[in-house]
Amino acid sequence: MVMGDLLSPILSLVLGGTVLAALYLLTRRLATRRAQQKIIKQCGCKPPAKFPLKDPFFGIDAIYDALRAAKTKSFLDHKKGHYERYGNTFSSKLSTLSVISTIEPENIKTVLSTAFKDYVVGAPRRDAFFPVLGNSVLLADGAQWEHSRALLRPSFASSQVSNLSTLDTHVENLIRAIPRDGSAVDLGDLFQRYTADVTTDFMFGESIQSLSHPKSFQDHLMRAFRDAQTGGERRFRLGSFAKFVPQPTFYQAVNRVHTYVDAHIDKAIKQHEMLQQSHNDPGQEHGKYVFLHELLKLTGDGQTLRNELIAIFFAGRDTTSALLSNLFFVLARNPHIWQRLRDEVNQLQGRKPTLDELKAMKYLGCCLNEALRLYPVVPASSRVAVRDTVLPEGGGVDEKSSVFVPAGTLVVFHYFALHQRKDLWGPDAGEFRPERWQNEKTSWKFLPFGGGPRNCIGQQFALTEASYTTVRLVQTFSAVMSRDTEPWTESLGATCSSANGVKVAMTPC
Ligand code: HEM
Repeated sequence: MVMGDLLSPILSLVLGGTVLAALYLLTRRLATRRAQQKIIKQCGCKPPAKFPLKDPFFGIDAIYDALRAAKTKSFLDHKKGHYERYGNTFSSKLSTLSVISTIEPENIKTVLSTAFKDYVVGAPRRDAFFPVLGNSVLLADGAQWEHSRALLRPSFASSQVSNLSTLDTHVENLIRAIPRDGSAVDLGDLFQRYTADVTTDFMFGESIQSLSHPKSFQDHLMRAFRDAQTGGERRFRLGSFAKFVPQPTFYQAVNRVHTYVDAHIDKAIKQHEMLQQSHNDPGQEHGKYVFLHELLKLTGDGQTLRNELIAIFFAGRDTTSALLSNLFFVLARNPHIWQRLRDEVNQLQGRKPTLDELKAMKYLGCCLNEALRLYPVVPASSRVAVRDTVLPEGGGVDEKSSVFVPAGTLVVFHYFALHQRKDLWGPDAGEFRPERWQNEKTSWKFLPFGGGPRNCIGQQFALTEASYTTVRLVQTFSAVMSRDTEPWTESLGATCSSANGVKVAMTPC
């Protein structure tokens, strides 16, 4: 038998197989298309505005523009400008992904809440942050996320989480670090150290004391956390191109963060075992609430503990310091607001507030809300559709029709632009005016802590920390004056605060 005789049946088989596979794929594609057309017809979907990409395949021009805007610290205005030009909902591309950007409250509510099951956090965020955050609550989806959230929930539900006496130790250190002779200080830097001290104390029962030892190992550690965070954010902006870009600083930072957290976990596991043997409650050693010890009651798995602890540090530390920084940035430039705040705080007659008293301070709440509105610490978020689905608004020329969202689409919402929509907040949407909150109710147009089942689990903790810190500073200093003439400029990592810090001088009472 010659070779040609053998090849022809094999060739026929291969050809036949290829034709069958192509036919199968084509039939499936047609069935999908038919099902999609049915949804589009049933829901009256119309396409949203299209972002005018020069590269319609990968949107490289838009990625380049976004990276350039981030470099010149104008990313948030750059994005806001897109909505002003193309409408509140528009489509574009991010490397291989189709993207829908929206700042329509009803659309965001649909993604985060009503149609929660149609979306996941998905590959873009996961791929960008996985090296540092692993399968933690911030990146997991589906059953794994439910498991993570259930693991963390009891610890955040505990009343101990808002323990003001633990906070007070660190507030005293913060107050001590502020000059009393009227010389300038960067509160932004101090707030970062302060929240690092609070968060590590809360998590490990041992603070890194960066307020008292600013130049020590802790500084390198904080830099490692920051590099890991900003590196992840950059990887997100690069999308699938990230794998082609060398990132030595990011990976070194990730290693340092892991080493630090692992050391604490090993120590806590040993302590936990010893305390269990002595039949003591490991979560309440010396009456102090320690988050890691609480978690250890539910899992002893080192990898899970590492992932969740880093997630909490990432989600909780920089965010609260950014909120305080943004608030004091505006307070230092608005003496009348500071004075109103003082009038409210003075009702305590110098006493340190209780949790209930903090919650009752209406004007303080207005100031915090307004800071979170104008400078949302988490300025954007996103989800990926896991099945064909629909957004209720944004389609057609009048943006009133539903929008069809094919499975795999990345839906992005920019809270910074949402919080400054003039049609939702009035013509003074760009101004800091706490009084607007006297008649305003929180709704889906105000999302500093996200919304739906995946909203911020640490919201109460963050608001207590920010409120208590503000009250204690107002009680200690009669005036705060800006020592910086520049306007607020974004510093954008995973969170957003003032790039020039918060340079102020404070007058003691
Ligand atoms: C001012 C301070 C804070 C702000 C503005 C903030 C904002 C947010 C936002 C917008 C989300 C939702 C992200 C998304 O939709 O994907 C979120 C989630 C989360 N936050 Fe916060 N956060 C703050 C403080 C904290 C604190 C103090 C902690 C913990 C100690 C924390 C832990 C978390 C966690 C674990 C998640 C993920 C929840 C999940 O996916 O189930 N946050 N936060």
